[in-house]
Amino acid sequence: MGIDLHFTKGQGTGNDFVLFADPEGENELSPTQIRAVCDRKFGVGGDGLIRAVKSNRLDAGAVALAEDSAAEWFMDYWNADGTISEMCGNGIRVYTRFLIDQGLVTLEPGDTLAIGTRAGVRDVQRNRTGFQVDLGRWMLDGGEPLVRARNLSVARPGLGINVGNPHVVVALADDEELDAADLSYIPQLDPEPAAGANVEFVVPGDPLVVDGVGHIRMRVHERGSGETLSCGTGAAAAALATRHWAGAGAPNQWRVEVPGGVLGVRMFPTEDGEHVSLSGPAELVFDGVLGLG
Ligand SMILES: N[C@@H](CCC[C@H](N)C(=O)O)C(=O)O
Repeated sequence: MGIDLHFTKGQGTGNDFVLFADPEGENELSPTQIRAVCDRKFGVGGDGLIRAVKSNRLDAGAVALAEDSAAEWFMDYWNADGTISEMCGNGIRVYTRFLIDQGLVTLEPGDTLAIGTRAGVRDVQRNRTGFQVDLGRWMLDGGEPLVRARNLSVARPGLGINVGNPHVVVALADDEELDAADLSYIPQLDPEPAAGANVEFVVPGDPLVVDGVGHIRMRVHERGSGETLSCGTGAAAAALATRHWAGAGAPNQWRVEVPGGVLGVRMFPTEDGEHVSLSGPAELVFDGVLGLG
């Protein structure tokens, strides 16, 4: 039987999502339906789809991910191709804006909201212009696979980084090389990670550091979505990789320019190791109803 999907379209630095509220967990969509919703020609169009569901309505396995419902709301995130991801840095900010807009939570500037994700509970703080999310403890993970992309003359060594979801970051020489890379094809990784990866191509600013803040430009090919205008967790991974390559004395605060805008990344110590946070805008664009077969 078909359903009418009451959705909201949202975006954060041009990374766009279709969101809908399903508090009681009664309307889980199939991968086929998700692909139809995210289709830019036949559906609403989006890099991903987010279902707002209460953590206590998830099945037992997923509740463990929401860490015993420390978070009332769970971000059920799906890529445009109908695959799941553990985490989405732009998506969780847009999701928070959506929960506020729907009257499902109250969050004043300065307040923090815990949200369940497949990567665990993440704290999102509202600030004057947008939101900041603590992405948790990051890890060097995935080695240094060789990366090949169309229009790059030779394969480059990447750096595997996990910020809840998997990334491989590649440094390019300059803006010209970054602009020329053809990311309409999936970059080839050697070895190929079993779960795939989001691949970020990065150029250091010149100078790299201005007033204690590191500057980079980035383009991304997202697992399950293709090239997007921005990837929040990708921006965090790109800043972490650049700091790693820059060595001792590199800053813990970064400005990441993506095709869709600018994101802020900060690394900070905690009792359970170094965390990385992401800040940026989150906007809702329009609401609608889509009939789904
Ligand atoms: N755009 C997101 C990441 C979305 C998930 C990603 N494609 C994956 O499969 O891990 C972000 O802003 O972090």
